[in-house]
Amino acid sequence: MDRFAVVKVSGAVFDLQNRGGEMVRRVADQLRGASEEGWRVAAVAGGGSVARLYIRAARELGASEAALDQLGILITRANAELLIAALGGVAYPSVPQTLEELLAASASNRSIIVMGGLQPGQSTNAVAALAAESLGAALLVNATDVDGVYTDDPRKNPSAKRLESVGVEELTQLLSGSEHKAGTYELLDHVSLRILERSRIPTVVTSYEGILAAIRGEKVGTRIMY
Ligand SMILES: Nc1ncnc2c1ncn2[C@@H]1O[C@H](COP(=O)(O)OP(=O)(O)O)[C@@H](O)[C@H]1O
Ligand SMILES: O=c1ccn([C@@H]2O[C@H](COP(=O)(O)OP(=O)(O)O)[C@@H](O)[C@H]2O)c(=O)[nH]1
Repeated sequence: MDRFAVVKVSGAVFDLQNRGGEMVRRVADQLRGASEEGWRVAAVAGGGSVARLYIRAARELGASEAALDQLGILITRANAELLIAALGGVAYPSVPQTLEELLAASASNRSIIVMGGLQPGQSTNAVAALAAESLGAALLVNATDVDGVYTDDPRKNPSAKRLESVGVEELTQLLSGSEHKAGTYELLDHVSLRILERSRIPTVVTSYEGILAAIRGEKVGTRIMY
C-alpha cells in the first residue's frame, strides 16, 4: 500500500515577482527528497499574491464571490504547473481538477502529483484535507509562510508564541475571526478544519522550508491534535 503525504504549498512560494522560481525549486527539491525516501506525495499549490491581484481586480469589476473563487482556482492551477515543471519526470504531467482525477493519477507510476483548487467556497487547505481523506494519507503537511500555529497572528502580534501542538477545537477558536471570502481563508479555513477533525488526519503546520523535515517526523512546526 502506497504511503502518501499530502503537502499544501503556500501561495507565497509562487510570488514570482521577487525571486522568480527559486522558492518553487526549493519546494520541488524537498518533495523529490521525500519521494526518494519512499513517500508518494500529493502537493496542492496555493494562489499567492497573483491570485489576490486577480481577485481584487475582478471584485472591483463586479464579479460574484463564486466567480472570484473560480478565478483564484485558475491561478492555483497555473502555480501547480510551475511546480510540475520544476519536478520534471517524477511528477504526474497534468493537474487533476477533481478528486476523481486525483485518484486516477494516484494509480499511475508517478510518485508526485500536483494539483490546485477544486471548487468555489473554500481554500486550497480544504483541497489538501480532501485529498488526504481520498488517498488515506499518513500525513498532511500545511507548508505555509510562518513556521507554525501561534497564539495569535504573528504578523500582527509580535508577542505571539508558537505552539508545539494545538487541539482542533482550540485551533477553530483561534481562527474563528478569519474571513471566508475569495482570497482570504487565512491559515486553515472552516472546511479544512471540519474535514481534518472528522477523519483525524495527522497534520503538521510548518513553513515551506520545513516540508521534508515534517515528512521525516522531525520536531518542526505545530502538530494538530484530535
Ligand atoms: N494563529 C495564527 N498562527 C499563525 N499564522 C496565523 C495565525 N492567524 C493568522 N495567521 C496568518 O496566516 C497566514 C498564513 O495563511 P495564508 O496567508 O492563507 O497562507 P498560505 O499561503 O500558506 O495559505 C500567516 O502568514 C499569518 O499571518
Ligand atoms: O478549492 C479551492 C481552492 C482555492 N480557491 C480560491 O483560490 C484562492 C487561492 O487559494 P488559497 O487562498 O488557498 O491560496 P494561498 O492561501 O495558499 O495563497 C482562494 O482564496 C479561493 O478564492 C477556491 O475557491 N477553491
